[in-house]
Amino acid sequence: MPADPSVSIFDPVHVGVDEFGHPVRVPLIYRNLLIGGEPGGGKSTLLNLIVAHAALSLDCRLCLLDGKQVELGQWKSCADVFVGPDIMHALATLRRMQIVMDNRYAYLEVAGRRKTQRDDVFSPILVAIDEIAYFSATVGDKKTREDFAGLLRDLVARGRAVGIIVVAATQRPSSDIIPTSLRDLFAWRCAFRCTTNVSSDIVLGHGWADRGWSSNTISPTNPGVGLLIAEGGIPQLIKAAYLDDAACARIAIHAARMRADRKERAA
Ligand SMILES: Nc1ncnc2c1ncn2[C@@H]1O[C@H](COP(=O)(O)OP(=O)(O)OP(=O)(O)O)[C@@H](O)[C@H]1O
Repeated sequence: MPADPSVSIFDPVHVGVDEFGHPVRVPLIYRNLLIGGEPGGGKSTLLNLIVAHAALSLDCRLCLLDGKQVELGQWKSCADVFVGPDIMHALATLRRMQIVMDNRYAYLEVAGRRKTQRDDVFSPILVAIDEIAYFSATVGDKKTREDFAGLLRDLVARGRAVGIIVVAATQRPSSDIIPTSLRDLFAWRCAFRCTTNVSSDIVLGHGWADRGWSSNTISPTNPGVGLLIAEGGIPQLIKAAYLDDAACARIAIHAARMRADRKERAA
């Protein structure tokens, strides 16, 4: 019995609760999200929540890049593309995404529209990356890393209107990995515990630590707590909802089954 899709990528994603216990939901369509923080802070937890929502949204396609393979590996069966620790595959994938993006803009131009909408002829695509620094600063040579950083920047800068949503995580919130010009392209930013005020500011935006908002003040014994900021807003303390491995696996199986059923019905 095929399950009906119950969520859409056009719906806000439930990411956790605020300090008053109220649910926090993040609209991701037409936006991107940057996640930073020290190892163990909760980045993958948030990334997995978003990928789970996207996987259950039959109106969204998934493109996953994970140098460690295990952070997003459970969603492989739901993804159009899964890139492991292979910089050439990562580059080829982002180049393809760039072509898709250009073609979508060409379509919108002909259609006389400025952005994609629900039930459009093409589906939104979630591009989830864990971890940016692996591809932009660790593997490959200088040229391939620069190519990766350039392609990522272009997708983040231009993908929003055509439904390409980039959610990227890094445990190295430093200015070489996230230059201000890239950070400012992300409408949503979430800083889990950072080791310094400077690295917290690199994720949230310059000056927030001086105004009392630094993820350096988050206790290392409280993983999943982070500061979330939206374009033009002020940081908000959140505790991310937690999906353990078993829950992710169950959701991934269900989502993959729904996707396979839909494909069968369409054939
Ligand atoms: N919201 C949460 N509630 C409870 N525990 C959490 C939460 N978020 C994270 N944790 C705990 O913290 C651990 C580390 O979280 P997570 O893997 O998301 O961190 P990370 O920042 O991605 O680390 P790394 O950079 O090493 O990948 C989890 O395995 C879990 O035990």
